[in-house]
Amino acid sequence: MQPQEEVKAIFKLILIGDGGTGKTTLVKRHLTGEFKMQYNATLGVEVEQLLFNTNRGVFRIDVWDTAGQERYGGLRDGYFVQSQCAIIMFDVASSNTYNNVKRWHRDLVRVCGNIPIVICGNKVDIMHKKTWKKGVDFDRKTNIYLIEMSAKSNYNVEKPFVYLLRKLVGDPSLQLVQSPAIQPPKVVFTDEMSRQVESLFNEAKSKPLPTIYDIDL
Ligand SMILES: Nc1nc2c(ncn2[C@@H]2O[C@H](COP(=O)(O)OP(=O)(O)OP(=O)(O)O)[C@@H](O)[C@H]2O)c(=O)[nH]1
Repeated sequence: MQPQEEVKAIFKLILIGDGGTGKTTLVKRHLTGEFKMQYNATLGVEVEQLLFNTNRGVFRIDVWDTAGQERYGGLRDGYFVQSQCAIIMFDVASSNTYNNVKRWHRDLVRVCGNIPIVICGNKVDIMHKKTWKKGVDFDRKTNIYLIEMSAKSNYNVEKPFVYLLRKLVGDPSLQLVQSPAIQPPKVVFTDEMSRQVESLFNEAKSKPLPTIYDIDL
């Protein structure tokens, strides 16, 4: 996957969520090869260009990642404008970061309307049942896709991008034909951990939704 002319389409992805949830770690998992990271000082964001080689051709996703903007509310609308898809990230070990998901979602939708969105519960290498359950409820109530991941151990790091590409290209059977170059994991995520995460996720999904939602969109 070398020359840029092979790229069939370029999409803008906005990556949002509370500080410290692992947004930059996710982007940096991808070794972007010849593509240089850009820094947009005006908006205070880093834009990383990621390439995905799929059965529908090569697509580039320009990921707009906040550059150290810790506090919610610091983002300008300019950051959101013309985003075609989004990832909202929270930390499964931190309820606060989950509680702010709906605010990030609200701000995103206000500017971008109905674009494909994935919510990523990151750091599943650290288990946290309560936050997990809330995330699954959000997923079932809104139909916004929830992905459990661990950016640090490379668990499910491609999944959000593949999901979004399927939506953007309009092909549910789109898949990667070549794995992007990914950094080696920083923590080891064993098969046993993966089974535990999936069982936790399925357990939460199979439970009935609460009558009164604490999620107000
Ligand atoms: N255990 C664990 N730690 C992670 C994971 N992903 C990121 N981290 C750690 O979480 C911390 C914050 O990660 P960042 O990627 O800087 O978070 P961010 O969302 O970009 O933060 P801001 O730039 O402040 O918005 C770092 O110490 C990471 O090493 C993960 O999957 N598991």
